[in-house]
Amino acid sequence: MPELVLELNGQTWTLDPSRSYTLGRDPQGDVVIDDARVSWRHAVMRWAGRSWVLEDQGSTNGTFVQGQRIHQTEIGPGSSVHLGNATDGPRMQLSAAAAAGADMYSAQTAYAEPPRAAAAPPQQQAPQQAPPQQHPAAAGWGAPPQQPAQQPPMQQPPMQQPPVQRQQPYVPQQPAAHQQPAAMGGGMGGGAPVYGDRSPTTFHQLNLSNVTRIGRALECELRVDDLQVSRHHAEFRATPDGRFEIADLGSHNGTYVNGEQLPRSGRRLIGPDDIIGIGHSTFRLAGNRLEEFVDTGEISFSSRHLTVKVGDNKEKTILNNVSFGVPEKSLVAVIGPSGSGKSTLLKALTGYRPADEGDVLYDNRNLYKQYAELRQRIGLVPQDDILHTQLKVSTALGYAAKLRFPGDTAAAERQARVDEVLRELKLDIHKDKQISSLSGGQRKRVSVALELLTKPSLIFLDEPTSGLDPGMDRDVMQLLRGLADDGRTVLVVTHSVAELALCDRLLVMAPGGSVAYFGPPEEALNFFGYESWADVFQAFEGYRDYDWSGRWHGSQHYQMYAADIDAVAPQSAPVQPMQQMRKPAKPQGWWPQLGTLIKRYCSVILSDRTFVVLMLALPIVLGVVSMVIPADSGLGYGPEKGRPPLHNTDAGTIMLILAVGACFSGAANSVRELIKERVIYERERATGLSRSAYLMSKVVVLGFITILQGIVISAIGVLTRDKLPDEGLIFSSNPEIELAMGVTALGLTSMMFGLIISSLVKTSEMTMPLLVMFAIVQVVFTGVLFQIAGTVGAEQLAWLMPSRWAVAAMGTTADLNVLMPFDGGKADPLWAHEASKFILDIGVLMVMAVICGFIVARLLRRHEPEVMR
Ligand SMILES: Nc1ncnc2c1ncn2[C@@H]1O[C@H](COP(=O)(O)OP(=O)(O)OP(=O)(O)O)[C@@H](O)[C@H]1O
Repeated sequence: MPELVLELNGQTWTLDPSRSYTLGRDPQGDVVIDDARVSWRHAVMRWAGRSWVLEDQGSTNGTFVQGQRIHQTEIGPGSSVHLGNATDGPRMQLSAAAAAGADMYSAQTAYAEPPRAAAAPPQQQAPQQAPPQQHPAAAGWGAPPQQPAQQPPMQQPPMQQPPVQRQQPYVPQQPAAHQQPAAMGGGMGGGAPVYGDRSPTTFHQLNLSNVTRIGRALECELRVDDLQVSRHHAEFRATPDGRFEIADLGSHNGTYVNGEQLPRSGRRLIGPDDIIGIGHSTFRLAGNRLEEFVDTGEISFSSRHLTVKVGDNKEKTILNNVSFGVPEKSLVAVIGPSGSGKSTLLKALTGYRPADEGDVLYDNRNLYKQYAELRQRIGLVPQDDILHTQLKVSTALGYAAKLRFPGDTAAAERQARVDEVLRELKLDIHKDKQISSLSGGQRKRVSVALELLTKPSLIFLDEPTSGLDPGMDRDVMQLLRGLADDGRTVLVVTHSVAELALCDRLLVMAPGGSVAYFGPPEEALNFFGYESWADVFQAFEGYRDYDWSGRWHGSQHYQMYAADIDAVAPQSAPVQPMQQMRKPAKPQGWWPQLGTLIKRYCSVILSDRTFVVLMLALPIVLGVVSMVIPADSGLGYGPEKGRPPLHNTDAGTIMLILAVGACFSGAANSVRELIKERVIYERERATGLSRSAYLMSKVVVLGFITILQGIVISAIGVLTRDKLPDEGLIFSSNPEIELAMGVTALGLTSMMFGLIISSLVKTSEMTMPLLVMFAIVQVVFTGVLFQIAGTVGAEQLAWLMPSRWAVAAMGTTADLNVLMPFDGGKADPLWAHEASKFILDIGVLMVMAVICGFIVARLLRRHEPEVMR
């Protein structure tokens, strides 16, 4: 019999090939190793027919054979294995068992003689720690009104006994086939090395006398086939003193040394301890060789002691010491009652709103400290669509690819990636359909497709199945299962509990933002002692003050699934303030971004026929309405019936109506434009979108539309009048141009006010009342309804009103002081028939528009991930 003797910490076990042995901290395991670096279920040893096999069970800190981290390896007599640390972790020495007769000896002395103990099956080794627990429903959970809310839902303090009601001793369940985690590459807990201890994907020989260029271009010595990498991205240079430096070649997505971005075209000396990040690859020097590690998506992920506090003095904790970790290829679901901190957790995990305490580890690298580099490997699908639903699927993805890939990617390269993603998500048959015409599930697929463009290793989804019917719910969850199986880590926040079984791990958040459970989804209800999630959530609601977190921390599940991560002390100092971090690189320059955004915006507008028709109809209607006003002298000097010569108050009324039209059309153009795509903006901003380019694209497109509308309103409202002012102040023979300038400038400024409203409001519905309010206020302050000049208070307030300056600009040309003098009042200085006053009036309008632009930019910041502010 090929028995093997395992020696560890002075104890020996004779391993019987007819069964397998579990190694770890679990006291019910076969070989119990009491060392914090060893996971609860660390590894398994079994006879595989020809040889003994050691298989890591997704341990946190890894299993090492001859210094190499292994997932599964053959071992035999003479092998030496370290657990938890390659050098000083607990060491197991293997040797051959003594010859035939000794077999009996070892089997018989397994328990009797401690130094030579054969491992017992779990049931034999440890008695059950606590008596079976009364079902909480029987203990009063099912009838909350009969119990005071503060009273814990169990009859016995849950901290002192396993919380789960069990008739059998607890035996950890084997993960289902799809849940079998692969080795946890980077490790998650422990001492947090700078980089996960994976084996290099490739080795490259560095050129000692020359440079080694890295990039996508064929001529690069080190070619990287990754669209996140520029054609000529960076180069390794040998220095005269035999060292190496890395130099950025003006790359779009940046070159990173230990997670910190090199200045564009900057360089830095590097040593063997430095990690150079370029696209999905990381490089490390090993002598004259370069080790390349390619992030293919199989990464571990963990959260340690994440805590978020709010309030002026950070007095309220809304996320409380959340720790969990998952190995690569995992699908994790996060559920919890409303207000339990799911969104806060998601923001903390993605770096959108970093936690005040604690870390997020991406394959053992600190996400907050290396955000600039690692954010490119994270995809986030918010609850709302992150695509313009008016566009066709392929068009929308095309624009997204243009914004997210480096400026030097060819259209064909981007299209190839879009097609690849469409095929992967089975969307190719829908690619020519408008996104809004797709079903809810298909739309979610399109949002996922967008995030997959850049090949993220870690994908977060916020309530992807909300509003979907059960069939689509399953469809989306199966899609996520597939994404994880294909080598990604996927975390989904959900309200839907129907398809939780598809996940590898379930995180249940309790009121107050702490963890109530983390572990396999199939064991969760049993853990809580309920039969349905509705009961669990009702219990959360009924016992809000109960220490759910304490119950979790006292459980065996905690020991199995989170204690490793929790073992590392929380950071005493808050994580690095985000403002000190370098802003992430932008894949595209400002001008190319502006060009793409303008094109996309035009496509969106043109694909919305109703909007186009309204935009054309609005100025026509407004212009025509002004024609209804009877005015014998048009916009020129009187005589007016029953009035002295030259007076023409009708001109003032016409100007008032034209001004109102310009205000309405300008503000109406823009008032919904920011709020309706706020989620898209927030997401794109995190991927490197420039705020000013985004704002400018709105100003350019909406400005063009508003100018056109202003011209149409003026053409109809002014040119149809029999009489116009005798002469212009600047364009002397074309006073109508000056009148049109007043109307158009007012439209532009109103459009900018509309953008302010749009960036202020929380919902689209709030924009309409504000738009009406804005327009009515403008009517009052035109200066035509009552005399503003000289009226203390009103005059000063009117300085802030664009309509005041616009009517004044028209008034200078038309000589409004003469056309409509107020009874006993003095002339309005802003209406003086002088070119300088016309320039002043138009100038103030333009300055107002620019100030509005700055205000909008400030307001937009509020809707951005913290790191981009
Ligand atoms: N900036 C803030 N200031 C004060 N309280 C906040 C802030 N952000 C969130 N909260 C509070 O923190 C708690 C958790 O909020 P969060 O949005 O994360 O919960 P949730 O589980 O995502 O809820 P839901 O399922 O309803 O979306 C809530 O009680 C919320 O009111």
